[in-house]
Amino acid sequence: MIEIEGLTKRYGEKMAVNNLTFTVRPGIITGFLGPNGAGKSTTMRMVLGLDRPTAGDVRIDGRRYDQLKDPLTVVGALLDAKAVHGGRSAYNHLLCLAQANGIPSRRVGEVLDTVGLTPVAKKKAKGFSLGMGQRLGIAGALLGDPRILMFDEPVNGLDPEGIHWIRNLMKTLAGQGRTVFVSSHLMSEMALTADHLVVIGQGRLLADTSMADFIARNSRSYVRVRTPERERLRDALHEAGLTAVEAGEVLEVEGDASESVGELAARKGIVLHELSPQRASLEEAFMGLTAESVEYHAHGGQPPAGPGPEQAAVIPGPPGDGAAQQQWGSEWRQR
Ligand SMILES: Nc1ncnc2c1ncn2[C@@H]1O[C@H](COP(=O)(O)OP(=O)(O)OP(=O)(O)O)[C@@H](O)[C@H]1O
Repeated sequence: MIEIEGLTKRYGEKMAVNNLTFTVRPGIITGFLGPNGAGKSTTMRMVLGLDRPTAGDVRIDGRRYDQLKDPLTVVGALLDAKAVHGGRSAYNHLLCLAQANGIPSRRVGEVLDTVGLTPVAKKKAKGFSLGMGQRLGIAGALLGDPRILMFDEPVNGLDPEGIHWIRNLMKTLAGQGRTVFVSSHLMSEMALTADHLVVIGQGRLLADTSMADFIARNSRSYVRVRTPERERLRDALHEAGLTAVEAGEVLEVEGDASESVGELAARKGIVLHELSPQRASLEEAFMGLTAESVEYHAHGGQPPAGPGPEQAAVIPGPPGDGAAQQQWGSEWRQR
C-alpha cells in the first residue's frame, strides 16, 4: 500500500504538489490522472524519495522509502524510460541493477522474457526505439519482483500494440494482488485500464473514486431531438415531466428517454427529424473537472473546447447529491 498524507512540494514560488492525501491499494490498478504540470511526476518522485517533500509524508507498507530494506524488491518504478546508460546492452543494464540491489542475476533473463526483449538483450540500449526503451524501463521495475509498481505515463509515444501490451501487463500485475499506480493525462486511456482514479490539478486533489463511480456520475446521457415544431414538442415534454434544454436548433432531453420522446411525439402527431441517444465522453468529464487547473491553454488563454464550469451554462443536473455533483464537475452541460 502507498499512503500519501498532506504531501506538499514547493519549488520557489511554484506549488507543484499541494496537500495531497490519498491511499493506493493492492490488487487493483489506480490511475493517477491530471493535465500536464498537475504534479503527477513530482508526487511519484517523492514516493521514491527522489524529491524531498516540503511538508507531509509518504509511507510504503508503513515505511518511508529510505527505511525500506532492498527497496527494489518492495517497489519498482518506471519514471523516465530514457534514464538508461545507452552504451550498455539491455542485459548488462539490468544485470548492473540486479547486482547493485542484491537481486539474483537469473531475474535478468526472466524479466527480459516478460517484456519481450530477449532477442535484443545483447544490443546497446542507445539503438532502442521508444517502445523498446519503455519495455526496458518496465523490465527494470519488475526486476526485484516487487509488490508495488509505479509507472509514470507508460504509454507515452507507444504504438497501439505497445499500448495494448502495457495495459495487459498492468492488469496481470494487479490480478496477482500487486499494487499498480499509473499516471496519465489521458482519461480515455485510464477508462480502459484503471479500477480506481485519483485526479489532481495544479497539485491539488480533485477526485479520489472508483472508475465505475466516476463513469456513473460523469457519463451524462441525453436524447438529441430535432423537430420543425420545437415549441409544441417542448410543451409536450414539459407536460410529460421530461426535462429538455434548447441547444441551438435541437432539444436535449435528459436521460435515456428516446422511446418516451418518440412515443410522445407520435401520440401528439409531432414530426421528428432526429431522435438520437447521446452520451458525453469521459474525456469531456475529465476536462470539465480539471478545466480551471490546466496550466497552459491554447486558443488565447481559454480552456480547451470541452465545457468547463465557468464557460458552460449550468442547467439542472440529474437527481442526486448536489454537493457531490458539484465536486465532480458533473453539473456542466455543453449547449
Ligand atoms: N525541479 C523543478 N523545479 C521547478 N519547478 C518544477 C520542478 N519539477 C517540476 N516543477 C513544476 O512543478 C509542476 C508539476 O510538475 P510535474 O512534472 O510533477 O507535473 P506532471 O503532472 O507530471 O506533468 P506532465 O504530465 O507534464 O509530466 C509543474 O508546473 C512543473 O513545471
